Amino acid sequence: MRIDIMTLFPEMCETVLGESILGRARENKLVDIHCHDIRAYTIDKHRRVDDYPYGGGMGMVMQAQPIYDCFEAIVRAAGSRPHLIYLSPQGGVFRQRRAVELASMSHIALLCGHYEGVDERVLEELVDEEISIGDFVLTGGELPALAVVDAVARMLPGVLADEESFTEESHYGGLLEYPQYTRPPQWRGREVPEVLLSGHHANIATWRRKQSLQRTLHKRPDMLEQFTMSKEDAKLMSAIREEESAE
Ligand SMILES: C[S@@+](CC[C@H](N)C(=O)[O-])C[C@H]1O[C@@H](n2cnc3c(N)ncnc32)[C@H](O)[C@@H]1O
Repeated sequence: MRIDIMTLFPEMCETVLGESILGRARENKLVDIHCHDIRAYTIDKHRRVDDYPYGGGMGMVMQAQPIYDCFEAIVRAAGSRPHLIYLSPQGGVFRQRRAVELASMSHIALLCGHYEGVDERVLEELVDEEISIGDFVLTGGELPALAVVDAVARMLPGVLADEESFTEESHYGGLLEYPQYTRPPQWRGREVPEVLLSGHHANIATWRRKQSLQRTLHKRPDMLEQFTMSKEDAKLMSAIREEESAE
């Protein structure tokens, strides 16, 4: 999969994307990520990429021309037109489901805004989708773009050591993940649940499923409204409710 990021701060993106799991995935050519400096495409003799908003008001607006030319250069270099996402607090809120869908595309590009945002005309001309990472406003689209790239890239084959590491995780299957523990078995008087030390795989799986249901019930009851329970899940859920009402 190829991912292009259009930004005024390519080094900020490169720094993050060179580290840890994504850094290794890039080295191993499991994902092909390119960070582009929008400023390199301006035709302004002072290398400006922003200007005052028409109609007045605070702040500056990113101009259409450098963004358009940067995108055209990406299309030429890749030989294909990517699905273009503008990171914006006005977009639909990003969810795991969308990360999985985007990971099935062969080429996406991300446009990071800054200042007061981007000239609307270039958005109308180019953008296929707007994505927000939550109902709050950041200074730029770089952190949201990095969050999207991370969530998408870790879904690609080979990026994580084991596919189970994401299919069991929070949100992937509609529930939150069960609690995790590592050595030592006792820490500050707190013990690892006995079942996890038993080596009994079926009991461990049932305990984990029950914990997932219980955590989701308490931390994100809204998620259960969308979740279709199997017969086994329904049994575990009634056991949870009985235990809790007896407490
Ligand atoms: C200060 S914001 C501009 C906000 C814009 N004036 C508005 O009110 O909708 C600058 C840039 O940060 C990015 N950004 C800020 N908050 C974001 C969020 N919650 N999700 C995604 N991108 C965001 C966008 O790329 C945006 O163009």
